[in-house]
Amino acid sequence: MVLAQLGEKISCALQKMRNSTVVDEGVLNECINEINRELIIADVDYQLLSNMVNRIKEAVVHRPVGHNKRIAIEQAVFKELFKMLDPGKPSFTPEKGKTSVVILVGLQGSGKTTTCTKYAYYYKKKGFKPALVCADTFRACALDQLSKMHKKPRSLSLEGARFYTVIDPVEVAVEGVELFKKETRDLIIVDTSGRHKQDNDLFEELRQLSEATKPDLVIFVMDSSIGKAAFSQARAFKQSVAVGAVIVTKMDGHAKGGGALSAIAATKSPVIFIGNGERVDDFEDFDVDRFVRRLLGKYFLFMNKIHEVVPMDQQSELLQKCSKGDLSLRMIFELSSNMDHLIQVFSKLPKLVELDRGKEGMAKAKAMMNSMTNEELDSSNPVKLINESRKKRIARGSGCKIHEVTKLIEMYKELAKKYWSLMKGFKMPKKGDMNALSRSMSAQHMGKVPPRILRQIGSISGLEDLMAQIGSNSRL
Ligand SMILES: Nc1nc2c(ncn2[C@@H]2O[C@H](COP(=O)(O)OP(=O)(O)OP(=O)(O)O)[C@@H](O)[C@H]2O)c(=O)[nH]1
Repeated sequence: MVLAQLGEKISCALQKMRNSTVVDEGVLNECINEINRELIIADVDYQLLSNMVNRIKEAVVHRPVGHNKRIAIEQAVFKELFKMLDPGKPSFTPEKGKTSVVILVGLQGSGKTTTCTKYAYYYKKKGFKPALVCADTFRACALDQLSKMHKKPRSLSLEGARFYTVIDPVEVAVEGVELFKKETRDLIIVDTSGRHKQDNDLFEELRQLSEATKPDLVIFVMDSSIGKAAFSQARAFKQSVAVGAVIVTKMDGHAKGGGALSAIAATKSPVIFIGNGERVDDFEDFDVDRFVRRLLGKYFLFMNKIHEVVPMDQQSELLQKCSKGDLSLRMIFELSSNMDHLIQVFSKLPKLVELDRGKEGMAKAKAMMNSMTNEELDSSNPVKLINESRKKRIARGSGCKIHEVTKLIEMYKELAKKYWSLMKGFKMPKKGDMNALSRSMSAQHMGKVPPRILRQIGSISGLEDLMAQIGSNSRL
């Protein structure tokens, strides 16, 4: 599934650029083109991509002289991907015991009816009392399909869900919703007939249906194989009804999935679920954060922490700083510009926090790093580069003592050693499908540590001990 591998490809393109000794225009263009190519292969809309590429180029070109272009391009790429993946507002989520009306809309055959049942089943498992209204009067067998799905072996627990249908779709929807409200059903799901962006009458009907039922959420159901047409189709729906979320279906097939990114952009709504099979439980929740963490690969340990402790609107900047490759002095330097977050993010990791024993320690560390060369700052092995004579030079340049430079280097050494040993264990599934990825990511999301690392360190408490140990060992 290409969507799951996209992040890896993008990371590869950035890594190639990182490995170049000089980042000139050619290297920059090559990196941008490679990312562009990967996104095109994944079926992301051309226009969307061309705007994105222009913004990345602008961000790099307009960088003041002397700024690191490599960092600028990485920041711009991640900023744009975040923007593309995260519409910035969470979707409405039904609350148990409180009536919610949810309408599913989409193209013919996109999987609406199937998804209605999956959605109902998902919430039924969470203790909701769902009800399904079949306003798909266009297709004679839709009600039949909706009501029969619970007879399939895997959908038995939909038993108790109710079904309602008559002829006029708007009437069906209104009456059905009213009926189920009286029954105090807390999740009323309305299935609608499929329509194409040229079906003006059907779109008008959909608008009326939405106006009459006043849904809490309109979900655009999108077949993942739709490819590049996703953007214009999604936009047509958004123009008629207030689409607030996207569900991408048929991810179990060979679809490239990039259309999902386009649909997010067109509707400015998040993807909330993925359908990956015909059975009622072939349904996974989709978390943009998880996907973004996937993009940033091995840094997810930081990501988890960042997501826990850093306010949403400030996460992106911090994540970009964490995503630069091996731990370099520059990374520490840049991260430390936001000490509040850094302290929290690293609270259980090596105690970089110790740097901030009063603002003075931090200011000294920064002064020392300011006196280092770019090579020393970006190296993944600065210890080798900073010999005694360089230490003297750095001390003189920063107004610090030589032993303070030595302490900074020692701190870095300790930190890097533990950082690398921890990161080594956290390998993402390379080729797996979205299922494997999702399972792996949700385990991590729940604070679990992959078995391989657990075996290395003994247990979760072993990990905590290790971190505490690291903390007590690193002092500046
Ligand atoms: N493999 C796979 N098939 C799916 C998935 N979701 C739906 N389908 C299949 O796609 C076909 C169309 O699904 P429906 O639920 O009938 O689609 P619809 O959007 O309600 O169709 P219309 O009412 O005609 O617009 C059916 O054969 C479903 O079994 C999925 O996630 N994976």
